[in-house]
Amino acid sequence: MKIAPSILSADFAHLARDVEKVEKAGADLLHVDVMDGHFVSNLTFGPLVVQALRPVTSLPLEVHLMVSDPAAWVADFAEAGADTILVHEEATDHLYGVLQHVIEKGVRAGVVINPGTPLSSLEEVLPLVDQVLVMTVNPGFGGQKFLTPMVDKVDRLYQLRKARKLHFDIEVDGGINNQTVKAAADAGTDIFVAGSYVFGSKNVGDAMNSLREAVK
Ligand SMILES: O=C(CO)[C@H](O)[C@H](O)COP(=O)(O)O
Ligand SMILES: [Co+2]
Repeated sequence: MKIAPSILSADFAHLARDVEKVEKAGADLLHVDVMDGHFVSNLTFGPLVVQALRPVTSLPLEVHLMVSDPAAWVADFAEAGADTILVHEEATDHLYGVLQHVIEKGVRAGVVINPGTPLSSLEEVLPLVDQVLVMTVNPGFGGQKFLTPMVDKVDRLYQLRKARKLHFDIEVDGGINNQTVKAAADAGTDIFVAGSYVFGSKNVGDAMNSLREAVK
């Protein structure tokens, strides 16, 4: 399993310090929640934050774009140093094209679906992507409760990947803690985003270890 701490729950006044902490404690990648106050009702980071983080960590940076016009931001985040750009299916009428744009920039391409969006809406783009992110909360805020019905969606996505002989990583985001992680793992998740559970703990290493322990 891979763990991707979400810096949404880090201490923004000491962002580099918190990133260093999770890197030393064995995080596999960093999850950057980009919100524009329009696609979701919260406002967070722009490309300058990704650019500032790039030299302070060797962890891969994945950018979760919760913005209304994802196409407008792909180039800036790619140039800022994003390793993966995750685009919401609900944010664009031109999903295939935006993902092509990400790939052309030499960045791993991922697609994201909200809890209410069916897997069928991804049918045509699955062969294109390196990663599929299943939201296990409604996007916008950290610290929300894991939506248990999404476990079945992950399971169906896992079966679909096998049936179509595809190779994308399956990721979950929202409400992941030592109580919820196992169900998602058993359904076939490869990458677990965890924000409040990791950064809200006294010891980020213990928190990540408890996630790894819980799936054993
Ligand atoms: O995309 C997100 C919210 O839209 C965050 O990545 C997610 O909520 C992580 O936070 P937590 O682990 O606290 O639920
Ligand atoms: Co996220």
